[in-house]
Amino acid sequence: AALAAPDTAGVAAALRSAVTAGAPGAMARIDDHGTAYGLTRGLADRSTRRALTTDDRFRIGSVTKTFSAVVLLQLVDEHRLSLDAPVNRYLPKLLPDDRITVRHLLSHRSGLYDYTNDMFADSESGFEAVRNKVFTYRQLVDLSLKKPRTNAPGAAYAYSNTNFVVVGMLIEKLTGHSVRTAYEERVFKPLKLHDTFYVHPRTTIPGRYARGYLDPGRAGAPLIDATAQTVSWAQSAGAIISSTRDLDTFYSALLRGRLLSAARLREMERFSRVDSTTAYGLGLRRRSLPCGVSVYGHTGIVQGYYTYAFATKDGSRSLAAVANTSNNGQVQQAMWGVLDSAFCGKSAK
Ligand SMILES: C[C@@H](NC(=O)[C@@H](C)NC(=O)CCCC[C@H](NC(=O)C[NH3+])C(=O)[O-])C(=O)O
Repeated sequence: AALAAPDTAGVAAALRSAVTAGAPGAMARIDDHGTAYGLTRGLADRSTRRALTTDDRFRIGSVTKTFSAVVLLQLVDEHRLSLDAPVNRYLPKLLPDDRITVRHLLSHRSGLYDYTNDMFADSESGFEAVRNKVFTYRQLVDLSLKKPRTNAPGAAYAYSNTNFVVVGMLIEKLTGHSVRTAYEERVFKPLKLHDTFYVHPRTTIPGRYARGYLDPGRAGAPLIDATAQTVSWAQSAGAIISSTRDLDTFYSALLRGRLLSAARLREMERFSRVDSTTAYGLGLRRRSLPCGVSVYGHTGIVQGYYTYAFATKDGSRSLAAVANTSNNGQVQQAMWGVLDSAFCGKSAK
């Protein structure tokens, strides 16, 4: 059945409520069969009071995980590795259990502990402690291996950034290049994503961008400008920079089969249930909306930025939205309303 037309008034209302809830700015870009709608609210920069625009670049956090999954699945298409092989076949002795497979990493079923749980237990001091740090992949994996695994390999879904750090190690080992080169050659250039960058470990965002503000989580405490950071704590799990336009292009192209073989895209879309509205495939989330429409993409949280990037299964309608704050559950909740209006239309209410 054809989708209801995007409810742009509903999107604008959701952005307004995100700003009311504490985001300096919020924006959304919908691409519906090639027709683009851009909606913005509030500020890109609190000190200059510059207004947010849909041209502003931002840090996309875990939306990076879909980019990393695409690159690794292209390598599967090229027979460079297989999904059900042990990770240790390609990275000898890295993991303490030969039963952990490549597929377990991409579907968050490896059981590898998420080191960010400890790293950001205290949001503000945790961030300040790492914002200028540069980690090796190995150091991040070692942080994880200090803690017990959450489940036996394949036994359960447990979201963990560690999985996509190991994905980055696999990409570098199998291609002989950095993940930056792999992203650029395999995704950014082919899709002409001119606003999309992987600049780790540099802390600056190229060109025009929105500043991001971390909410310290203490009533009355001022927002922290979190824009400048290495994001070395995340790397292939969360360090890509992009724009709403490029994320719309990326998820539409992916779901239209432009980046992977049909067989591999089908693997990516083998979803296991996470909760009543969410399921996870391989680096790809499925979100079931109240109106019965399911959308496919990923969310991202990095200090200063909440990102939402989803599309219909056929890629004909895509949405990318961002609020330039984080650690604020009210803003996070308000932004989900953008998806409802973008994909369910006025019936969303
Ligand atoms: C969940 C999300 N995951 C990601 O995007 C990854 C890259 N981010 C995280 O794991 C959260 C890091 C802490 C953020 C910090 N929170 C705290 O410090 C909480 N104490 C903040 O909100 O800025 C996703 O997959 O959608």
